[in-house]
Amino acid sequence: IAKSSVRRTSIPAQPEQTVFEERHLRFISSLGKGNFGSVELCRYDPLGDNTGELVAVKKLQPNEKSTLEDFKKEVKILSIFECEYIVKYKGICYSTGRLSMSLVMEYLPHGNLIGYLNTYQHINTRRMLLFASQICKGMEYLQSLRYVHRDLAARNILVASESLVKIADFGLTKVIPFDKDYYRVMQPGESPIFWYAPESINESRFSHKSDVWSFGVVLHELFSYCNTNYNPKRLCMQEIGHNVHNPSVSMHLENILKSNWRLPAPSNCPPEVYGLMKQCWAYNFEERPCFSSLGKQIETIMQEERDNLKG
Ligand SMILES: Cc1cnc(Nc2cc(F)c(C3CCN(C)CC3)c(F)c2)nc1Nc1ccc(F)c(N2CCCS2(=O)=O)c1
Repeated sequence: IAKSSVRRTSIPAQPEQTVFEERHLRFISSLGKGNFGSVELCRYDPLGDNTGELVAVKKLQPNEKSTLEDFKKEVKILSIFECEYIVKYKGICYSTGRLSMSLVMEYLPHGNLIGYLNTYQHINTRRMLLFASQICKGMEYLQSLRYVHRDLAARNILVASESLVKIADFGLTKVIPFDKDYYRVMQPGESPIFWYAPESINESRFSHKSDVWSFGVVLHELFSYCNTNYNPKRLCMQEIGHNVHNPSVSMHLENILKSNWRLPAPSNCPPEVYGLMKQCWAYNFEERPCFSSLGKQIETIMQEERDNLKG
């Protein structure tokens, strides 16, 4: 048939596909590596003409047998979530040879909050509060499904655009059993204790209220522009004394928190925002606000910022 006579029919839009063929996943660059595995930027290009979409592919480190189960749980958890403030699940890719699988997610071009805030230092209070309210809404959504994140930190918040951030990395996320309001972890593993609530440090007890404590630490990171000189670990170690080393760091951290030391207010941080952080860092988890109350307080501060700007 002469070329001109072939009507170019538009290819029906692919349904949200969940299985990606490895041979069409073109590696572009590595986005990050860690004990969690590795995340790569790939183009899923079945037509082979570079028109395919960019995706972030999380690969399990091979021969980590025990974590294959954890990885499958993480995939299952992410595939359930439907929230604009949580990184989107796209599907999975079975790699035949290595008998393992990869998690395919939407690609967010600006990386995590730490890199973004170190690059763009001019971000104003209103923008910070917008990010904070989005993280808060993402956490409210998680709580509505009885999930505790357990690793809420700026490094796990991804930037989709200059006005949208999303929660990522559900490797440590657990569901709270129906008959309890907390989750107890047996093997604390590599714990980011400087983001942990006292009861998580002490008793490996995790709940929505321990996520609220970590949210307060994320607020501190946000308003410190994720400046490494003032990151939570460095500020806590300054207070504890640098000559203290594991495993007694958590004991010293627990002591200073019990004697009411808290991360200091970041410079230029509005007093009402530092007040929010202090609420999140109530020693007794019952006195901490819930995410919906935090969300409302953030909206109020944002409105006051708008009124102030109008002068
Ligand atoms: C799901 C997802 C979607 N989009 C993106 N975009 C993205 C875009 C980027 F330019 C970067 C960086 C920016 C800075 N330059 C120097 C290197 C590339 C980047 F790091 C990420 N990343 C995703 N995941 C991801 C990637 C990488 C990760 F280390 C971790 N994690 C680490 C702690 C647990 S973690 O799994 O959260 C998750």
